[in-house]
Amino acid sequence: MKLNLKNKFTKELPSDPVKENARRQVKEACFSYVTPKRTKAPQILHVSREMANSLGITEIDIETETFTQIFTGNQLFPNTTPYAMCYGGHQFGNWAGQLGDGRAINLFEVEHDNKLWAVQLKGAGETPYSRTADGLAVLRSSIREYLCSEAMFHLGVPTTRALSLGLSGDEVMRDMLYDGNQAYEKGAIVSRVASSFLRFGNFEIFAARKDHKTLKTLVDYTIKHHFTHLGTPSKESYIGFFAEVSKRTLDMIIHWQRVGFVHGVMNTDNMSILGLTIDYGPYGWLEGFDYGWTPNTTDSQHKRYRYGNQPNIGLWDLYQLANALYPLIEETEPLETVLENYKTDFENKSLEMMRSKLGLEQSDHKDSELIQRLEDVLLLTETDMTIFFRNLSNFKLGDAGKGLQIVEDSFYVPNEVSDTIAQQWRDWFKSYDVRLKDESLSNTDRKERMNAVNPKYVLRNYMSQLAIDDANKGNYKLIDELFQVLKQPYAEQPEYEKWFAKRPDWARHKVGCSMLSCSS
Ligand SMILES: Nc1ncnc2c1ncn2[C@@H]1O[C@H](COP(=O)(O)OP(=O)(O)OP(=O)(O)O)[C@@H](O)[C@H]1O
Ligand SMILES: [Mg+2]
Repeated sequence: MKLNLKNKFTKELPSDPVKENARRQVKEACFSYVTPKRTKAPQILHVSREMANSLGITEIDIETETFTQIFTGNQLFPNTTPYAMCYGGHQFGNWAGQLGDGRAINLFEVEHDNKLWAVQLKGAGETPYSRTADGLAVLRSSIREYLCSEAMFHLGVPTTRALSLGLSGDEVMRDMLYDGNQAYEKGAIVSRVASSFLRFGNFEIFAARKDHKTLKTLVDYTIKHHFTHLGTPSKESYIGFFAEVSKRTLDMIIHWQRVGFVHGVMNTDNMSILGLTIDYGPYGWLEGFDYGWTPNTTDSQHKRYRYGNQPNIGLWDLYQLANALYPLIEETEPLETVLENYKTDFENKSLEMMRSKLGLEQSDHKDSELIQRLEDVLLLTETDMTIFFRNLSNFKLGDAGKGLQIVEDSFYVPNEVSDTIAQQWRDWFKSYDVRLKDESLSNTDRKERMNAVNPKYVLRNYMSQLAIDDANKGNYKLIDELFQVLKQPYAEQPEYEKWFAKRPDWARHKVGCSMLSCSS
């Protein structure tokens, strides 16, 4: 295997002088050198060939024993020095101090086709940041992370990527529901990839410690390599940096809202500085359209990270980042302006996104009202978000009377649609039909555009769970099937039609389908 190594992070940023792999507070350093743990019986279960290709890893490389050894942490690639990053974070609204890569270990950085990629293992063993935990990950959460990161990429949502899913061969003890029932599960390792894994928390930790020197070093580094167009370090470029992180964060969240993705733990240590979706933990996909839904049982009381609150939380997290960057800027006004813009941009982009889901290309001052009315009706009965929007593209101009019939497959309990609710739907379809008359697209063209933003296939919670149940029994075929179908989420793919279906009844209250804790 040949890789074009470019280890900029370790070369240009201050490292922790302590080499011993013991838990500690790491000061004035961006990372600590650490070696992944050797595992008992490493085995690669799946590889993302698209991702491998982007790194310059060939089909032949993938089949080698070296690939298995390297991407399960059992062998080091020559001339590389793995490391864990130091970061802090606000968890569920409170400052949590030092967190860091407690179970993620960066292997190296690679440049290929003029793009810089950092490659890391998740679940590869203890680091100085592991605190009270074991540094490991289990198969169920690794399957979820692996499948979802690649699915999000193919949906066009900014995300960290996954390269491989492997078994360690070791057993890992977990209390899946945090209810005192511990059990052994299969250990697994995902190798994942991003231009950078830096999070808001990497910046916050230095600000919290008043270590403005390292803070500046890290910000300058980030701008130099990842926001190059902002130019040399200055107050202006720092403000520009914050403005761009804010814009990227908002864009990412608007994509989440479009496809019905609920992240589940938007703590600042899980917010990427590049605006990528990072940390596929207790995430979930909306089945019934519901602003109040969160899959994360750890958050069931306050539902801080519920679907409808994601844009607000993005803003809250950006406030924390603004505080962290303040020492380099020493003026509140430009930072506040950026945060104010987030709010207005959210309104505009959200409206634009919803228009695209409805196939509206023109803008009309009454669109917000039309969308609001749609959301109101959608919330009246349990309505599958993905099926609703996908089927809506079959609506034909002048067919208001058929609207309800076109979307009826998306209702979970058809009986719930009472006469009054049916009337509300008919009224809405009438307004939609009237509004479509202002558009110039033909029915066919509108359908095509709508189908390009309303996915047919998403990684429904029960789908991952089926793949997990099989994998726990040693059958990995479904992982591949889901991986393949999710590569073309907007295409029809008749051979996979069975995955364009509402959540089955058995999955309604099943652990892993509608309920997920942070235990992973
Ligand atoms: N099994 C574990 N062993 C050691 N540290 C862990 C473990 N699980 C989580 N942590 C650490 O706890 C903190 C918060 O965890 P969180 O669940 O957000 O992240 P994660 O799932 O481990 O990984 P990432 O954000 O890298 O995808 C992080 O510092 C993380 O490294
Ligand atoms: Mg995390």
